[in-house]
Amino acid sequence: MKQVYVDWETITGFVKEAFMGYGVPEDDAAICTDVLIASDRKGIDSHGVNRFKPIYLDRIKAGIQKPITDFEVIRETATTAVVDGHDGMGQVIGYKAMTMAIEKAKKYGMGMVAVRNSTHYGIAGYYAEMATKAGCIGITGTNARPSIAPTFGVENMLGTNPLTFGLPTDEPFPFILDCATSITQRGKIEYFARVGKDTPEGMVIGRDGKAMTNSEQILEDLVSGNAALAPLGGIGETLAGYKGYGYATVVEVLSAALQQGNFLRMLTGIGENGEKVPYHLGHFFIAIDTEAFMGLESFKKTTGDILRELRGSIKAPGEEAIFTAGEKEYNHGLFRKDKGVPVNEAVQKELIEIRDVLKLNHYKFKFEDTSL
Ligand SMILES: NC(=O)c1ccc[n+]([C@@H]2O[C@H](COP(=O)([O-])OP(=O)(O)OC[C@H]3O[C@@H](n4cnc5c(N)ncnc54)[C@H](O)[C@@H]3O)[C@@H](O)[C@H]2O)c1
Ligand SMILES: O=C(O)C[C@H](O)C(=O)O
Repeated sequence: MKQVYVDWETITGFVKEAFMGYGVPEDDAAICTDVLIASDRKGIDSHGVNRFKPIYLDRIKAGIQKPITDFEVIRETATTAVVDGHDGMGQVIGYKAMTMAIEKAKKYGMGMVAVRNSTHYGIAGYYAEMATKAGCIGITGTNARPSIAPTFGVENMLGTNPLTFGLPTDEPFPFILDCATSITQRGKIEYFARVGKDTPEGMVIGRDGKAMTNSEQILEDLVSGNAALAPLGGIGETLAGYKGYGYATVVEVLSAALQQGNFLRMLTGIGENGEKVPYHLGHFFIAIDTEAFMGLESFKKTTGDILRELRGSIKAPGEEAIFTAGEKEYNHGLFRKDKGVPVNEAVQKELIEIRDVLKLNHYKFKFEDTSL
């Protein structure tokens, strides 16, 4: 595969201008771009430029997501709020909702915001990290298109539902545990399909109860309901798949019940006559101010001590390092800082297509002469 690195300035400018070309106002386009590109910076290739066209631009074009975000607070107390995103840009809704939760936490110790009628908000870790930057603990989750089967089931019912935590530390990077409650998530399978790879066995189950590995087929069958993702812990009870199933259910409930929105198979994005319809996703955002407990500095120190002790513990034979959550993403950031974002051939074609449609001719991608 001819993968080429595109420098950060070029990709950031291009993505922002393309969002604007699709009708997203400049300030909001900057937020959407920051969330998308943060994913690439952190090495989360499944949720960065690989998804720019299919998950955001194509949905705006299909009319199931609005480029202009109407962020309406429909209920509010000192520490809580319910927000209606009116099918606007999920990243803008997420950014504003976590900002609200942090403001409440700074005043009253804790803040929680539940969101309705939203769209895909990208990497959950972005919002958890916003809280850590403000000296808060950040927690967030979202529901998503039906993907995970319950333990002993084969029907895709639950979203890949990340349950994400950010904790401030005294290290150069926060602790960010940011992952789906399934073993893998749809973005990773889309990525496997784009680069021509199979999905490893054990991650996806068919209606016949057998493992599925053909990435293209899995993506099709997830839409028709003939494939389902395994929860964290895997299929059945042997490796405790019911724990991932339970956590995915917690996220589904917190994402829907507090704001009285859609859940489970109401989130297919497909209407009664097979037409594309808005997903009406739900999210939740929690910020907890460490200053309301024993203070930020002591919190950071204890967290750092715990992480250092874990990393310093005895390694398994043949292993070189023990990691803590957020560390690999930080390392990716350092590694990619001067290189830029890796763009595979499928994405190269998409970027050129978007550029030509929007007439953003001042962007000359360096891969154009070599890869296409
Ligand atoms: N918006 C949505 O609907 C949605 C749904 C699902 C997932 N996502 C996003 O997809 C992204 C990727 O999710 P994923 O499930 O593929 O994540 P993943 O399986 O790659 O796990 C990532 C997490 O595990 C940590 N980690 C990795 N290796 C580690 C090690 N050896 N030791 C300790 N910690 C380690 C990372 O620091 C990170 O916190 C996330 O950003 C998530 O928010 C979004
Ligand atoms: O793709 C989705 O609908 C949710 C999430 O981003 C995923 O990759 O599973």
